[in-house]
Amino acid sequence: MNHDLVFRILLLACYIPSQLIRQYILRKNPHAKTVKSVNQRRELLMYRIGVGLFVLPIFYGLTNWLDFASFTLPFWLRWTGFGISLLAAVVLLLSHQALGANWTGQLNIQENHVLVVRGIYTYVCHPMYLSFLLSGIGTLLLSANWFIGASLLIWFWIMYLGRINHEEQVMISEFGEQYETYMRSTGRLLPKIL
Ligand SMILES: C[S@@+](CC[C@H](N)C(=O)[O-])C[C@H]1O[C@@H](n2cnc3c(N)ncnc32)[C@H](O)[C@@H]1O
Repeated sequence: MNHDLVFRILLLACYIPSQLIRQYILRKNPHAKTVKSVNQRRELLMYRIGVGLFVLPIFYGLTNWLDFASFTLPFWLRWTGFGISLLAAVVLLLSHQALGANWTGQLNIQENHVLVVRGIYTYVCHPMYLSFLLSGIGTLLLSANWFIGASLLIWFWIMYLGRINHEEQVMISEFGEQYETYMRSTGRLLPKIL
């Protein structure tokens, strides 16, 4: 079989099942009424861009529209990209599993919002954003397509610079000392070693 076709199928295999499982988890945990919403218009725009970007790997897998941005990479790097993309999917699903009904795609506080400090949140405060970073790196290597890779990485970077600080402030204003203690005991994107 043509190697390029194999990598296209592998990329679809990382995205489609994880998005379907994600939808299943979201349906099982419908989120409650929003009681506090921050920067609603900007957040909605970022959320929509994020959802749009995750369609790119599907286009890559099923069409040749993005082939203008393909470049050559050794096979071992493309297989490494597959491993990183799989890890990204697992981290995303573990984050949804732990956050449950407290998840929203925007910066919100829900009715009966609880601070989640279990599961993958025991180790990192922002595993979902970590999964976006892994997905950007993994997709870049696996697809060997700079357009998809750069789009996902730029988006991660915008989220990182534009949202994390703000989100932490919102969490501190909502959960106070509890969130500050939690932040000190975990890493932002990677587990704290010491
Ligand atoms: C897109 S989710 C991202 C969550 C987290 N930053 C991450 O990367 O896994 C954003 C929403 O999750 C909520 N949130 C973030 N951390 C949380 C936690 N530890 N427990 C409960 N809700 C949290 C915030 O209220 C925000 O509306």
